[in-house]
Amino acid sequence: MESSLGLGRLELTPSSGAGGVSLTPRLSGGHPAKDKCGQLPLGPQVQAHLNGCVPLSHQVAGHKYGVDTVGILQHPDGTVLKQLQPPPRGPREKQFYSMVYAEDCCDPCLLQLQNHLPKYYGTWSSPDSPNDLYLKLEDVTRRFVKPCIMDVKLGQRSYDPFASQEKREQQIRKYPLMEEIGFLVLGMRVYKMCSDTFDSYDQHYGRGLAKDTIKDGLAKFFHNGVSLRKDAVSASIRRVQCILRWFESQQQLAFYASSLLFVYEGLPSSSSSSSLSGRCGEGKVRQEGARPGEEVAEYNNNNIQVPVPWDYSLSTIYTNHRKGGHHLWKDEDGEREGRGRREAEEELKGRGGNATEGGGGDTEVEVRMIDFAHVFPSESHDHGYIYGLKNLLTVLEQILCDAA
Ligand SMILES: Nc1ncnc2c1ncn2[C@@H]1O[C@H](COP(=O)(O)OP(=O)(O)OP(=O)(O)O)[C@@H](O)[C@H]1O
Ligand SMILES: O=P(O)(O)O[C@@H]1[C@H](O)[C@H](O)[C@@H](OP(=O)(O)O)[C@H](OP(=O)(O)O)[C@H]1O
Repeated sequence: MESSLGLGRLELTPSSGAGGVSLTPRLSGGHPAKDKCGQLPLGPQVQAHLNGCVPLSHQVAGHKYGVDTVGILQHPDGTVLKQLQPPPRGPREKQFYSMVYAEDCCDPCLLQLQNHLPKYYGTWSSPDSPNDLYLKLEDVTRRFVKPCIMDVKLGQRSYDPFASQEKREQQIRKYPLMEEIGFLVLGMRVYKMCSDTFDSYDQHYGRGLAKDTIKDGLAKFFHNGVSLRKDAVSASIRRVQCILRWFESQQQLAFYASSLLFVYEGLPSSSSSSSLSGRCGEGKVRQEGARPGEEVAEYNNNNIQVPVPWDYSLSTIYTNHRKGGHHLWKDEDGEREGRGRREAEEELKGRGGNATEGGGGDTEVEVRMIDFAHVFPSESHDHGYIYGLKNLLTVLEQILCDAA
């Protein structure tokens, strides 16, 4: 059985409670906002109301808690809680995760897909508000000390086939180049070595990128103020190639307005353990009894000490858990954590793309698919998404080439 997060072993560092609540989205539009350590201070009233959950401090795009009607929280155990959007989006996304992570899933295509998604821990709701459902997801940034994060929307169309004319026009207006470029940077935060701060870029930054500026625009994500992180570019390319292979192998799902979440470690590997303590109260903690690849629990950028997720009963963390079915469009609550991750990691190792290895191995990078409010059954390749992936790969390769 796969592991789960141990709820009872949470520790918050003292600094996480300081200051007032700021739920204002970061500004940018070409001028990156400075974000010291990427923390979002939280007042005691909000903390109590949310049952210990806090707005996701390192969210770079999407609906924001306290700003939009739905948003994303971080549970004290370190997982990400994505509030279900109003129907049909929220239920559709829930059905998608339930299908991919169904306990009895034996579809090789879906089992493979698990490797490219955050782990799914079922749904969650606060005791104060039991009908307000959240998807409980692995925080993809969790094992990083200074996570540099970028959200890229993929595909040539960011509206689904059932979208109204108004919705289509709204989406096209937002980024008319989607069809041609096949992807859109929705937001990013980049660690700057010298100042120990993050530069944040919001959706306006990405929308300002055209064919002739997309390469430099994307390259900013990999620049730490001193040099281009070529290692992170290369590792990202390998990850995206794996995802492309999956898309080329399947003809049963079509993704609209879905994203890739890129994460790499902002701290250079040579400075890892020695320079961690004392920096913003963060430090790596090696847990005893952890298995290779899972033992990198640490103080993450949210200043939450996340325990190693092994040998904890699934039943203690699954809320609203029922055994899942196979079909996305069947209305049932099938939630479980998926299998196949370990197999995938082995596979990635074979391809030289193991992002769970520490120093000496490949650069630590994650590229995961997120945001599945518009996933539909299909009978052909997802040409729009594949087009976007290929163009994204071309641009990433050009970035490397220019730096050579
Ligand atoms: N599993 C995860 N791990 C870490 N961060 C995440 C995870 N899921 C989402 N996020 C953060 O939240 C942001 C928004 O996520 P997501 O796209 O799922 O939300 P959304 O509100 O549906 O977005 P949109 O408004 O574009 O439809 C991401 O850009 C990322 O910063
Ligand atoms: O980037 P912005 O300006 O915030 O625009 C939003 C973004 O395009 C989302 O992807 C979209 O949700 P969907 O992908 O689920 O359609 C949302 O639609 P909405 O306004 O209908 O929520 C837009 O407002």
